[in-house]
Amino acid sequence: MGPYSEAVQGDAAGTFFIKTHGLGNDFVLVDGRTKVFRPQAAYITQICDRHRGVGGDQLLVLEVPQNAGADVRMRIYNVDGAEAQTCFNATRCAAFLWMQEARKTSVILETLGGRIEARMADTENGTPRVSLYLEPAVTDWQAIPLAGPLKSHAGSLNHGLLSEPFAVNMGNPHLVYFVPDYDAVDVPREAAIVQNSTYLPEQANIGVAQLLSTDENETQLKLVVYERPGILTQACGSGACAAAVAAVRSGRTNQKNFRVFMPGGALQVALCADDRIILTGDVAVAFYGFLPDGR
Ligand SMILES: N[C@H](CCC[C@H](N)C(=O)O)C(=O)O
Repeated sequence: MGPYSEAVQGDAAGTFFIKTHGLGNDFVLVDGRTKVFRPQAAYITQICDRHRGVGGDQLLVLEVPQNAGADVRMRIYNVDGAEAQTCFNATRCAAFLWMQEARKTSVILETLGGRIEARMADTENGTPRVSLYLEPAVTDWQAIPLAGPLKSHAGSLNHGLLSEPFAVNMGNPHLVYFVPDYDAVDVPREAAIVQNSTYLPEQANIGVAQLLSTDENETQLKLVVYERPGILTQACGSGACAAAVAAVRSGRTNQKNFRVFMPGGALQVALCADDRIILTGDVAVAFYGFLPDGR
């Protein structure tokens, strides 16, 4: 698509992909708008495998939108082949590629988790940045979904240093655990146990967060997210929004502007007066190439 596929046309064969990332949360993107691309779960796992495939946290497939008013549809496949409702870093990356191709500065993307508006944001240090304009977070236990109210069963989601989570649905389910010392937590080990709790009928993305500072300018959080289906990622856009919402609703801050530091870099989250959320951060293209056909 856009400048990338034009650069490699010729006698190359196979399915063209673009490897793109938001702060190291990385994706293999295939354009399925003209030629339908519906890969089997095993093939998705192989594409995302960092040793046997391209490598990525998810596979993204662009499609023609199903509803009027959207510019493009994006399917998001987790590494086990299951379709995720949403992924904000993936949405920022796909939005960037679509806007480059269409020579526009805004786009409406359709995902399983709903419609999302994206716009080009001001550039910092020459790196392109994309903002998403998001619907308010949902926190009812039925919508997360949890198997029951959090208060009555919080103990079943406590493990080791992870206790008293805040549950947020951003289009996909998140649990956010605030801890006093993020470095003291063995995140993959402890998060895997809560992620597989029977109290989470659809599992959840597990965020471990630490409040770094809060003043009149912004609140700073440190965050790492152990995503479904059991991968620790460099960054997570929906997790950053969930952590900001959890920080306010749990009384840790009243500040609405956040900078969320994750292993791959920082995202900015702004909580608006009407509860809508603006998420902003870098996007990048790493490389592009062809998947062998015949799967
Ligand atoms: N990294 C993504 C979230 C992916 C969530 C996915 N793993 C799920 O099962 O919901 C983000 O930037 O929002």
